[in-house]
Amino acid sequence: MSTVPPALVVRDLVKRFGAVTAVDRISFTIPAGATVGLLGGNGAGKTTTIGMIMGLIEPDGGEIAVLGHPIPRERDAVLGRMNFESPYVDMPHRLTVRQNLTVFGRLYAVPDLKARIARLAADFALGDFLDRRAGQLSAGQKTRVALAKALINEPDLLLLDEPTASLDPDTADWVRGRLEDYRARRGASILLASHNMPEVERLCDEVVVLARGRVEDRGTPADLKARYGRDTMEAVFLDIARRPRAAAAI
Ligand SMILES: Nc1ncnc2c1ncn2[C@@H]1O[C@H](COP(=O)(O)OP(=O)(O)OP(=O)(O)O)[C@@H](O)[C@H]1O
Repeated sequence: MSTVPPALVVRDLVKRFGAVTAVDRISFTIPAGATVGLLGGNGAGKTTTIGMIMGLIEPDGGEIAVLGHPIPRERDAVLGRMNFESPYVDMPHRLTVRQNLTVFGRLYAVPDLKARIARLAADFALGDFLDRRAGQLSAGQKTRVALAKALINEPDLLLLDEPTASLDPDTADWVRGRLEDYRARRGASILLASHNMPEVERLCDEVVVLARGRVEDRGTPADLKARYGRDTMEAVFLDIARRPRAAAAI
């Protein structure tokens, strides 16, 4: 039996915003080294879930354990081993890309920071705008900087919120390759919120499908396709999204 704890355990997680229950008792696990997709239509609760795992949003109930450590009680033990990318969390606009990466690298006490930034700049092709202010970048350039920032501390658990949403197809494909390289090199675990079903099929070992804050279904992409009698995750997603709610909860 493996002694390596799961990268992430979420149990009965709840978040309410006034009358809206954004996350309604969801549970899932990311085994060490696995990539799990968090799927669901707009407003399903994906970003709120990631926010709670990162400690940016306080849950109303449930438990979270990152790399074997309960959060928030033992957050200090794992903060340096996790990181995230989200289009909703902006970087200081007046700092250049290099300055931003330097600030984040220092926060994580990254050794040999200059070399690390040079490596990330090469990996994510940031060279043309490394010394430009973050506020002057295009959406796609910002996303690549956000991914570089997310990998600056070589996290064991990486939380990605629609990492290719603003990228052109060529760049998106290339970024997926970078994520695959990183995962293979580091043995990292990834939680990937995405609306891009080919991306999910390519990267995810397992998916959790949310609707209105609840887990609607889960499984490997192959299992789900077989179970729904579909050839693609896109078709599975549409089947789940369009089925009558009352029959759905598991
Ligand atoms: N700060 C907030 N205050 C009030 N309601 C919120 C807040 N944040 C999220 N919500 C609500 O919680 C629900 C879940 O939102 P969330 O952003 O987690 O969904 P999502 O699955 O990430 O959606 P999308 O695919 O559109 O990004 C939505 O109904 C949203 O309107």
